[in-house]
Amino acid sequence: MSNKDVLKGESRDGYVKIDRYNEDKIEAVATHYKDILGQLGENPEREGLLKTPERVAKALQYLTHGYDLKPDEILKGAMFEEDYSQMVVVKDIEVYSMCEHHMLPFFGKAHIAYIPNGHIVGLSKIPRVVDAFARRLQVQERLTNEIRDCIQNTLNPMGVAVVMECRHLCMSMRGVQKQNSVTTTSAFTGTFLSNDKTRAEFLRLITASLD
Ligand SMILES: Nc1nc2c(ncn2[C@@H]2O[C@H](COP(=O)(O)OP(=O)(O)OP(=O)(O)O)[C@@H](O)[C@H]2O)c(=O)[nH]1
Ligand SMILES: [Zn+2]
Repeated sequence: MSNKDVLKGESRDGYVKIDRYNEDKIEAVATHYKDILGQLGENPEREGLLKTPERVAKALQYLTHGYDLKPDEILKGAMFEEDYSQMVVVKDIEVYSMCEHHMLPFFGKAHIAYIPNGHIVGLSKIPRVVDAFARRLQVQERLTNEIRDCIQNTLNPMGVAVVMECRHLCMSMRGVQKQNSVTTTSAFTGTFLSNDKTRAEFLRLITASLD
């Protein structure tokens, strides 16, 4: 591993610290962006744009750093045997991702539940798994399914539920230009699929307010 390849500097649990960048990739991407600025009719040599190709390259590397993460390892790093068999819900998890069609952001919230089957997982690991899949080029449907499958296959709970509500900038700042539309996707396994009451309880809990 090269010293420059800091993005791939993994710790034991599959995390990657994005405090430095893969300089070779930054340089390659920045070169293309300098050309793109010219193609767009801009002058890449003017003062305000001089560092823009490098900034964009760094931003893109950050926005796609999920490719360097191992979501299953993140979960495995904090699984604990526990005799708790009721639903665990983590709701209102902020999500920022990029649509693979236009490379524009989509963002919103994820609500996730699982029913333990002998093991619980450290709560923070659930948003970490969301980020590991969200920080890639995505469609909301696949993102929803990937989160579900990762939790199901790693933790082996009685069931997993994922609901995502997102706004897509490709639908608001361009294209069809619908400013207020929100897309909801869902994915379930196990008890959430087979038991209507369990699914209804999850849906009630994610719409309930703390106040
Ligand atoms: N299903 C799904 N579609 C998405 C997502 N993000 C963006 N899209 C859609 O991807 C589609 C791409 O359609 P195209 O017709 O190839 O692209 P386009 O000409 O830019 O389409 P418009 O956005 O309608 O202008 C659009 O309908 C987008 O709304 C997503 O997460 N899931
Ligand atoms: Zn899009």
